[in-house]
Amino acid sequence: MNTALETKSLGLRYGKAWALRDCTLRLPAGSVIALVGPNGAGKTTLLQLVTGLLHPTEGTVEVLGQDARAGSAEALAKVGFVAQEHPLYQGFSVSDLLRMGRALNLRWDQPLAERRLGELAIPLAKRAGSLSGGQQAQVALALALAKRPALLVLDEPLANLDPIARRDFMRTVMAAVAEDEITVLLSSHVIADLEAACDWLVLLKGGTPQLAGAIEEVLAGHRMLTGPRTDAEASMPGLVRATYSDRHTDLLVRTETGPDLHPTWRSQPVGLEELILAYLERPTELTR
Ligand SMILES: Nc1ncnc2c1ncn2[C@@H]1O[C@H](COP(=O)(O)OP(=O)(O)OP(=O)(O)O)[C@@H](O)[C@H]1O
Repeated sequence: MNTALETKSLGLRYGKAWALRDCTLRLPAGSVIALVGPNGAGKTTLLQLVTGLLHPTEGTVEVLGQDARAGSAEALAKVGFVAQEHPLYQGFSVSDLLRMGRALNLRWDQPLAERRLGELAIPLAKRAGSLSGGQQAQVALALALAKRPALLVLDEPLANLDPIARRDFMRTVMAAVAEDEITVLLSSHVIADLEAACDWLVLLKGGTPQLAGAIEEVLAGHRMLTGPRTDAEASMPGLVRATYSDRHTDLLVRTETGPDLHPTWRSQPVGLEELILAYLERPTELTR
């Protein structure tokens, strides 16, 4: 596989506390990667390391084959980034923002930006601060895409958007993926939106990846086993989460260890949301 992003033992510490640690990932080019994790898991920290906004305390991060630590113009020219809450200069008009983008970027596709904003009926003469949250998100996305990035990094782009704005935003992202075969790394808490768009998953918890892989393979690697009420399974290998009702036990297990141990239990596939929630609820063996 061609690699878009590779981190090796990447870590970042604020004072004594590690925000990210032991982060080793290899993410394929051309994929749409969902980055999930609870509040404080280290998602923004990872995305800021990828975009050269933070310098690692330890380890390495390579973006499109180049060391992102340097934050070099060549490396950053290929990366489009929409930061959390998609900040824009509120007093600038949309056309001012486009002019600034053109002046600051080595590659800039003005017709593309104008076409995207035109399709969304966002007036170029309007001040950014007078646009709705959804329109501001679209302007930030149009600016990032006008760079014609090879890697598009989006930090919780769907937060605070209504369902229509979320759908429109993801449509724009997916249209760009279809047109340009870019790689997208997108953090979000809205799993339903991710499920429709993403083919890769990285789950961060306690500052360390707990799961990373193609979503299809990750789902195929887990099963939900249902059997009689018992506490005996609580420490079985491969167990991700056990839930109990009065008469039943549900075990979410990794398949390499699970089903053979339970030939009489009902075995079912697991959905993405169920799987992510199970990992998020599981106690973390902290590495710090
Ligand atoms: N500037 C900072 N100074 C000190 N600690 C920080 C700073 N920024 C983040 N942290 C800490 O680093 C950890 C990871 O934070 P980060 O913002 O990367 O998490 P996140 O997964 O993006 O969270 P959220 O989903 O809430 O946006 C948290 O414990 C946070 O408190």
